[in-house]
Amino acid sequence: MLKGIVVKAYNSYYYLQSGNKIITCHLRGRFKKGRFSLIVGDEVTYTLTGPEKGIIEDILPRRSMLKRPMVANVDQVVLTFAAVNPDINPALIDRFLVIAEYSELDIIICINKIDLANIDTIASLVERYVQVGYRMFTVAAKTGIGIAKLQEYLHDKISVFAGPSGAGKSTILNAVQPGLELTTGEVSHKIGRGKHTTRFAELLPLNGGGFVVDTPGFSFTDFSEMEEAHLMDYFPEIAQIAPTCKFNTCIHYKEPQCAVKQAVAEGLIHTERYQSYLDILTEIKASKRGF
Ligand SMILES: Nc1nc2c(ncn2[C@@H]2O[C@H](COP(=O)(O)OP(=O)(O)OP(=O)(O)O)[C@@H](O)[C@H]2O)c(=O)[nH]1
Ligand SMILES: [Zn+2]
Repeated sequence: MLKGIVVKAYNSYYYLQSGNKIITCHLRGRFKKGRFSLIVGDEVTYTLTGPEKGIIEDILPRRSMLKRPMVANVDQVVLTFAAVNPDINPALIDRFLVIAEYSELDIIICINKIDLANIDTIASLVERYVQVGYRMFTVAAKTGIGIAKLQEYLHDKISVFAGPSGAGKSTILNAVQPGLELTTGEVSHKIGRGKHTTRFAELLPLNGGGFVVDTPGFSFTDFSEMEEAHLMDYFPEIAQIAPTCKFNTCIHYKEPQCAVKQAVAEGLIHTERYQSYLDILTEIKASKRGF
C-alpha cells in the first residue's frame, strides 16, 4: 500500500507528498458520505490511477489536531517574535504561550532580528523563559545567524510558525528552506493581519525531511474558551507551585496563603509572568460575565 501525507487541499483535490513526488488525489467515494474531513498533515494510503495521480483509500490515525489553522499531526509550534521592529513585548509572548500550551503543542520560542537588538535586553528575556523550561532560539533571518541550529530542530517534524505580523516568519522560512520564496514585506506596509490572503494552511517540505507551516492569521487573542481554574496549567512555573497553596481551589488571585504569590515575592516566579497571568485571568472572568 502506498503512503503519503496531505500537503495541500484545494477544490476537492488533495496533494500528497509521497517520497519525493507530489501525487494529485481524489477521495474514495465512501469518505464523502460521512462527516469526514481530510486535512493538511493527515497521513493516508492511496492507489495510483495514473502518472502522479491517485485515489485516497484510507486515513491513518491522527497524532494531534490543531484547529486554527487546521493542521493534523503538528509536532511543534515555533512562536516567532522580533527583538526590534516591532519591539519585543513580553506580555505578548506570554499570551502566545498560553494559547500554544492550551493547544497542547510542543513549543519553541524564536527571537528574530537580533542583528538589530540590544544584546543585554534579549539575554535577560531569554533567561526568563529558559528558567520556565522553554526552548529559546535567537536568530537573524536576514544575516543567517542561528538558522542552522533552528534547522536541526525542524528536521523530520511538522512545525507551525506563529507570531505577530512583521516578526519575520516568512523571512525565517525562506532562510531555513531556500527556494520557498515566500513573500515578505515591510512592517509599515502591512495592514491588520498582514499580507496573507490564503485561508488554508499548506505544508511546505524541507530538504532532508519535515514540513513547516506559515500560518495565515493564527488567532491568538481569544481566551474566552478557557476556564479560570485551568489558566495556571498554561504557566508551567505556576502549575508547579500551585499544589502547595493553602486552598486547593486557589487561583492565585486574592486568596490568602497563596504559594504562588509567595514565590513571586521571593523572585522565584517573574513578576511580569505573574502579571500576564493576572491580566489573562481578568479577561477570562470578564468574558464569563458576558463583556
Ligand atoms: N533587520 C532584520 N530584518 C528582518 C529580519 N527578518 C525579517 N526582517 C524584516 O522584517 C519584515 C517582516 O518580515 P516578514 O518575514 O514579512 O514577517 P512575517 O512574520 O512573515 O509577517 P506576516 O506575514 O505579516 O505575518 C521584512 O521587512 C523583513 O525584511 C532580520 O533578521 N533582521
Ligand atoms: Zn495560590
